[in-house]
Amino acid sequence: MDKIKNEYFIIGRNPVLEALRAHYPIRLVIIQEGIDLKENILNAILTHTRKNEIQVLFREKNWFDRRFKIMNHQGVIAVGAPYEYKDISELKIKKNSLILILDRIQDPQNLGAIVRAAECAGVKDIIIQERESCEVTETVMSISSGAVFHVNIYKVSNLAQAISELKENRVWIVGTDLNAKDLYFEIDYKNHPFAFIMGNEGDGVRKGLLKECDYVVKIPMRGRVNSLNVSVATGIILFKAFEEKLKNGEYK
Ligand SMILES: C[S@@+](CC[C@H](N)C(=O)[O-])C[C@H]1O[C@@H](n2cnc3c(N)ncnc32)[C@H](O)[C@@H]1O
Repeated sequence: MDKIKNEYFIIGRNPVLEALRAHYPIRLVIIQEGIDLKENILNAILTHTRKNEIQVLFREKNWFDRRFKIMNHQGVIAVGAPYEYKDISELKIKKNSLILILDRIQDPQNLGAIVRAAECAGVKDIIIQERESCEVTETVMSISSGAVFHVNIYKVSNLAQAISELKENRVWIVGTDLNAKDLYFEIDYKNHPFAFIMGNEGDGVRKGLLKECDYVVKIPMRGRVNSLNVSVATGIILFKAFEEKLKNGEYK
């Protein structure tokens, strides 16, 4: 069994289940022979494949280990269509929207962890720049635990332009920078849509983008290391905004 040109392997139990739950186009699911099919996630995967008439094949453990040695395949993979980015014109803004803008994230492990944290905080829309950014790869799908299938990812040629359009639509823009004066918990996140800009692992958010922000914030730190991993910083800031909106009754 091989994938056809441009198809993707979705690797691991949760990523496969989330892809199925999100109705992501999947052609085939492959399960390791001998594993317990009554286990909750597997049972749910099989329910989806039956309902949607998706073919299921069984293969030996060796087959999985040979092909997916470096990934934690957990005895389940799916063969799906290439990841579909959305067009920025489809982005719908609500009063409680939390939007994420990623300024040239390079590492697939980071992108996967960012998407997972963002989706858990209720983010529906993530904007990335076409050039110099990590794409949604099989690693990103797996590390995100399938969260990539529940968010819209927009690839744009110019982040400054996307930010300007969000501002025209009354979205408040929050940049992040290690040298910011404002602290992330000093901002009032209630009653407005917000977009957060997280920066490249090496040189952070570009100065030109920071100039366009309504706020620039930092997470205060006490340790000796100079910065947090970008996925951790994303989780801290997004969950603060989410918490305020939740307490404010913005999610019905
Ligand atoms: C590893 S850091 C970049 C460090 C880079 N040397 C710099 O000077 O910005 C990557 C991204 O994580 C986020 N980040 C990490 N630590 C942060 C902090 N303490 N406050 C705010 N954002 C932080 C920011 O979005 C930053 O651009």
